[in-house]
Amino acid sequence: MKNIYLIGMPSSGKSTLGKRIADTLHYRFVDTDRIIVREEGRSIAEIFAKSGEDYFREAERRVLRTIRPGNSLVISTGGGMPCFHDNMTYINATGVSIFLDVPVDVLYSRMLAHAQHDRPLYSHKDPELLRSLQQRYEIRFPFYSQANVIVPGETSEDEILRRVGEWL
Ligand SMILES: Nc1ncnc2c1ncn2[C@@H]1O[C@H](COP(=O)(O)OP(=O)(O)OP(=O)(O)O)[C@@H](O)[C@H]1O
Ligand SMILES: O=C(O)C1=C[C@@H](O)[C@@H](O)[C@H](O)C1
Ligand SMILES: [Mg+2]
Repeated sequence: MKNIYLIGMPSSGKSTLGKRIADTLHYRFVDTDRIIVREEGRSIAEIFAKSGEDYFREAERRVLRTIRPGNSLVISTGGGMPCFHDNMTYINATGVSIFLDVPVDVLYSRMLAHAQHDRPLYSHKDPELLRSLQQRYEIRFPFYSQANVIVPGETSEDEILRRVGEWL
């Protein structure tokens, strides 16, 4: 059965929705950030601080390439993964990609409400967070929009679950 990739900015709902889709379809749910943390034995913040972003992007590239078509996985990808190397091409060759296109002001509110410490590129203490989210979204949009399906931010989870069968 085809893999399903959820792509989008941090806090766009990839994990929340991904787990629900996996439960519904009886697929396995995986999160590429968690795989990397497990393999490295350290947090993403530590990886960025000690080994740099390029190292992290290479780890993402490698993890992604362990996925084969027909693995029956729901994959929550790291927020930046689609935008590095030729990952978007690999994603679309090995599954159906779904971009959760949530407006930046909504992402911002979610980030402030659920402050996380393992997000080196998005410190909730950064007074420029909203602006940097906007900039990053604009840079990434051309990659994210290569997804097979673009889900507008206002779409309910139930609606997405209803339609996922069509997209497969
Ligand atoms: N459709 C939604 N409506 C309202 N809140 C939501 C929705 N989807 C997710 N959230 C909330 O937004 C926050 C981020 O969601 P989630 O962790 O699923 O996003 P993510 O894309 O996996 O983010 P990350 O990049 O941190 O892994 C969570 O607190 C979640 O409860
Ligand atoms: O948007 C990003 O570039 C990132 C998002 C997270 O999922 C992690 O993959 C990491 O913090 C980088
Ligand atoms: Mg997540």
